[in-house]
Amino acid sequence: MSLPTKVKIVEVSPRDGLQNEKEFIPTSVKIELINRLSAAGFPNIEAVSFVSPKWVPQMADGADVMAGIQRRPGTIYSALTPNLKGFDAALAAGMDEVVIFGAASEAFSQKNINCSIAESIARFEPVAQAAKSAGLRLRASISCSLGCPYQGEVPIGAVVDVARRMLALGCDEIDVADTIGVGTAARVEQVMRAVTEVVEPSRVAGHFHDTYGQSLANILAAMQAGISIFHASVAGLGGCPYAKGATGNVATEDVLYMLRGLDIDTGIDLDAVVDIGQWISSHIGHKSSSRAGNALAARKAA
Ligand SMILES: CC(C)(COP(=O)([O-])OP(=O)([O-])OC[C@H]1O[C@@H](n2cnc3c(N)ncnc32)[C@H](O)[C@@H]1OP(=O)([O-])[O-])[C@@H](O)C(=O)NCCC(=O)NCCSC(=O)C[C@@](C)(O)CC(=O)[O-]
Repeated sequence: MSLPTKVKIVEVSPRDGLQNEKEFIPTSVKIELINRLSAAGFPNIEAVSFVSPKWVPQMADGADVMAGIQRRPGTIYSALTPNLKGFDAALAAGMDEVVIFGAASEAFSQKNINCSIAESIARFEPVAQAAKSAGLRLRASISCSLGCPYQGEVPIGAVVDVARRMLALGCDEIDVADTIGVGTAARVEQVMRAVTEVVEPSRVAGHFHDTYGQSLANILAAMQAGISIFHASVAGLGGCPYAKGATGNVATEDVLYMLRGLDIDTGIDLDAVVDIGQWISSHIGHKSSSRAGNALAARKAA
């Protein structure tokens, strides 16, 4: 199959990128990050999550973050909402999109959201209904679609089954997530082809962590399977508190560099993203893990 001419990048650094940072990042830094990302042209920014602050303390200031940002018209600002309590907070914060997040692995579902897959779907039902009545976009994420840190291999049928159930809840978009970055290109293509038999390809997203350095190859494989929405995080920030050892998301700078080389349009200013990657890395005190970002920044400095 030919590659898409246009790709939508969902920037997840403010949420997935920062949620695992041990030191609390000041609300003002989170706000500036989102404002800079908005200005760089991202069509969709996963900004905050409304989850239990006991489980993920770094995300406890979601309401203040949303109250402080300058919204760019046309940008979709998303929040993770595991239950109605989270949904109510998201509605009050004026989110454009809420994200329910389940897993294709029972073990991970228990660790991450403290319930079975079936219980999670039942919990998401009222959230989905509330989102639809409020006119918000609804997205679902399926963790461990390529493997689980507790259970190991995850059958493709389990991913397809959760995707089907998420679709039945009325989701506008469904993320196939490689939480621990174990997927390789052939398997990614198989999983994407299987999921797109039940969900239209234009509504499926690839969410890849780069633990094994496979993300760019996996994005290419997913594009070959008809996918044109990908999640990425500036400077490769990220990690899930319930997936020990997993590194960050694929770095946005690397994805944009690859897509530019393939002549695929994203509408995002790579140069601005390189600056954002260096700036946020200096704020959180570790070096950017984006190869393209560091190379382009070095070239600029020279
Ligand atoms: C889902 C729950 C809440 C269940 O947690 P629980 O303990 O089973 O739920 P509960 O209903 O018994 O509530 C326990 C306490 O949490 C509070 N609470 C309950 N809900 C909320 C809420 N929405 N906002 C704020 N507070 C909340 C609730 O009020 C109560 O407070 P207490 O009475 O003890 O003071 C919990 O397990 C949780 O918050 N988990 C966090 C999961 C999370 O954020 N994980 C990281 C994001 S997922 C991810 O990174 C993967 C992804 C999406 O990127 C894709 C990939 O790569 O795989």
